[in-house]
Amino acid sequence: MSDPATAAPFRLAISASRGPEIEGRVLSGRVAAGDRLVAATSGRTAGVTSLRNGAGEPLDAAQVGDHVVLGLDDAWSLTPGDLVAGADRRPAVADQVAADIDWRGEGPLIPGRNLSFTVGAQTATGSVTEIRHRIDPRSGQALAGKIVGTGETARVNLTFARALAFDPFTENEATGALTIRALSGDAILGTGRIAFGLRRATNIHWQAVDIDRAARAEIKGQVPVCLWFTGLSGAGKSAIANALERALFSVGRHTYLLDGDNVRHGLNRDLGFTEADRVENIRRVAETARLMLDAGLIVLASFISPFRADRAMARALMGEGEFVEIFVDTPLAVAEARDPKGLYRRARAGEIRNFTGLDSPYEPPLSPEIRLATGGSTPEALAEEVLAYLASRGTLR
Ligand SMILES: Nc1ncnc2c1ncn2[C@@H]1O[C@H](COP(=O)(O)OS(=O)(=O)O)[C@@H](OP(=O)(O)O)[C@H]1O
Ligand SMILES: Nc1ncnc2c1ncn2[C@@H]1O[C@H](COP(=O)(O)OP(=O)(O)O)[C@@H](O)[C@H]1O
Repeated sequence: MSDPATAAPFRLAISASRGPEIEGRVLSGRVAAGDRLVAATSGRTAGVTSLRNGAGEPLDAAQVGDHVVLGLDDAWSLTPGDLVAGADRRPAVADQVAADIDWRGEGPLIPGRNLSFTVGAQTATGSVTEIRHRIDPRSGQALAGKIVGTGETARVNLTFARALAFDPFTENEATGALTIRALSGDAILGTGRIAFGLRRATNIHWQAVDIDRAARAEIKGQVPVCLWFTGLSGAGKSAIANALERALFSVGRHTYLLDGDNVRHGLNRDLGFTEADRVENIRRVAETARLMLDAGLIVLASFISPFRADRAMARALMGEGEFVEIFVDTPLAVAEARDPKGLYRRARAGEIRNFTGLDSPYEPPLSPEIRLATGGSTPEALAEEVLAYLASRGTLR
């Protein structure tokens, strides 16, 4: 029959670590050469190659209460207090837990106040985020009331400044017990027993909750997409993009409008309208739009972007289906007649060089996702056409 103390999962509280050698106290279970271990909060694993006791003498195995020096087949970087465990029975890792607290502080337990929490040999700043209910010390039943005075016990939610490794107290007292102190001073304000982790992060490696582009999009509840408006100066790009952004915003979408005039006052203020400068203008804007897609946004880009090659470059930077080319198809005569900034007039007068459509080319898209024939339609109606396209391909759920 196995001894219950050593049948418990292996847990080691680290006191020192030197490359592939780690040293600490066995909190529960047993370890022998050949076992696979995991550094609980990083999730890195390694095999045990040798065991020694505190005096440097070789050991066959070490068990609960022993001080042990383990040689590993990989070098870890650990700090004192970290928890190492058997890789086959890993502890939970979470920065939020539910726990039962026996409060011994002088005044009542105050949610939100920063305190120091010790779990196993790990210490972290944290606080009580919620008092769930008080607990009757005799019956263990829940009691109504959210005020916890000295000598009382309560089920609370805790949050720690970093993820800690633990086991539920009912499964492992050594790694499920916690001690509460003030941030300064050693006086113990309370003790407690962790019931369970509160985050999905529990029981999985910490790396598994790294924030990626899918997570950023998911929290916004949308499919990121870049809506790229191209057309002559005065074609109506900005007016349609603005109407579209208003419509998207009003249904709770997270958007960002990149507009030629605005970007040229900041990020691209060093650029003019020679062909080389326009190429660089579009390159920087496309890279910016790509970062914004990564952030989970719906990006509206409104640039003349007169050259096919540059629009193709922008498309290639983004994922399949993420670049939607929208040709704002307004004839030169109409755009020139509008001339809201008087630029065509000045260009015709020779005051502005390299003006698109006059002495600088505009290459219309050959197969844009959307072509907006602007004659006779308002910017709002044209924005509706784009919304209908996005809805039809499932981008707007
Ligand atoms: N030479 C010349 N040619 C075209 N446009 C000119 C020029 N000089 C200044 N402007 C103003 O700059 C705006 C176009 O900037 P973009 O960044 O969209 O141009 S580009 O994509 O790099 O071609 C454009 O704004 P929109 O009218 O909104 O398109 C003009 O106001
Ligand atoms: N569909 C439209 N019908 C009529 N006028 C429009 C339309 N779209 C834009 N305009 C007007 O044309 C001018 C140029 O529009 P703007 O959106 O600034 O074009 P761009 O951004 O392509 O240079 C503005 O005065 C705007 O009010």
